[in-house]
Amino acid sequence: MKGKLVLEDGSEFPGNLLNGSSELGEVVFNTGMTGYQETLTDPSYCGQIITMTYPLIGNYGTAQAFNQATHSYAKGFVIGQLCEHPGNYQAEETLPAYLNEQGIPCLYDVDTRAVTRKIRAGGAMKGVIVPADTDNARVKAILAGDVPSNVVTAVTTRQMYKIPGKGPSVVVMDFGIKQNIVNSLAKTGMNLTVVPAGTSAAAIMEMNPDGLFLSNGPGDPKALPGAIATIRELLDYRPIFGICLGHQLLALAMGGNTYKLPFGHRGSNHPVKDLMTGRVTITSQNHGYAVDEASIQGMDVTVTHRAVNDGTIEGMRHNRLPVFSVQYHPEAAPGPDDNVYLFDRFLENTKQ
Ligand SMILES: NC(=O)CC[C@H](N)C(=O)O
Repeated sequence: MKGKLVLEDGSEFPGNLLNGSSELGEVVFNTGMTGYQETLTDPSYCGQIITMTYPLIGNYGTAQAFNQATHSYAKGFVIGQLCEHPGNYQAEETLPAYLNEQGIPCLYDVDTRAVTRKIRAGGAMKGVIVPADTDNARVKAILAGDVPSNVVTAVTTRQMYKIPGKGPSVVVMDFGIKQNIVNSLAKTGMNLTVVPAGTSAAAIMEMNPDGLFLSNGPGDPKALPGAIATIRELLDYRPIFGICLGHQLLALAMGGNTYKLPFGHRGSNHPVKDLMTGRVTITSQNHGYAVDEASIQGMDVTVTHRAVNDGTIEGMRHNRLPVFSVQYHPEAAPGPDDNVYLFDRFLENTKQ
């Protein structure tokens, strides 16, 4: 079936449609050459329509082990060539079969470079995937809707759960945590208690953990005033490590500010400079917001990492407290594992 992606500025991108129309979503682009399955299942993409800039998607199929959540929360997938005949020993299913099973609307055979250039020039936009013959007035009505800014309630765990370990005990605040962050924390031997996003500071202190971890998650960090207040109460309580949304919430809790980037950083090939060592590593990223540099000036905080492409903040640490965070994804999945050492740094902090 023929379909199209329509953006809120009226631009249209034709393609072939799998699994019907999407709902309204924020259209974002991901520059990774691989990692489509992890991207589709990363809960931080909740509510978004993902365009992959790499032209061939699906060539190594899909496998259960790569899922970052039990299912995808993305609204849609926009790609160039959709490969139906994967060649990889790990492949359990083809990508079209996987998309079908998950019910993810996919527009393929699209000029994704044109979509990306549009977003890069015009900034993040709302969009929708529809059959090619959809009535214009109907598309306009859909595009006039709002994309919700707080989607954490849709992705956080409903119930607290434990992943036992022999090491220090850590409370993990789940704002939409990726499976490989859970795995990377568990690999250090820490004794994990994963709690819903709405858990209060008092309830966390009652658990008397050795450390607090703040997860990644979808949406605007400022849409979570409850979580910000909770983290503020816990700032000088125990060592803290935050990743992505966790990093942004930490900055807000410390009195800083965040803002929306023009088109975000998404992909597994984003260079970041560690300002402490001068080394540049290639990182996995998925964020549309960033910490405002001016807002943390004069605070007891040091910027530790910077994005090489646009100079924005990619990491920070508190000057006196064992509290640090990164905007990028050290757990990779997808991407290089140059930065997994940060999980050990957190482990060391929790032992002290
Ligand atoms: N991966 C994340 O945690 C994303 C954080 C936030 N939702 C952003 O887009 O900036």
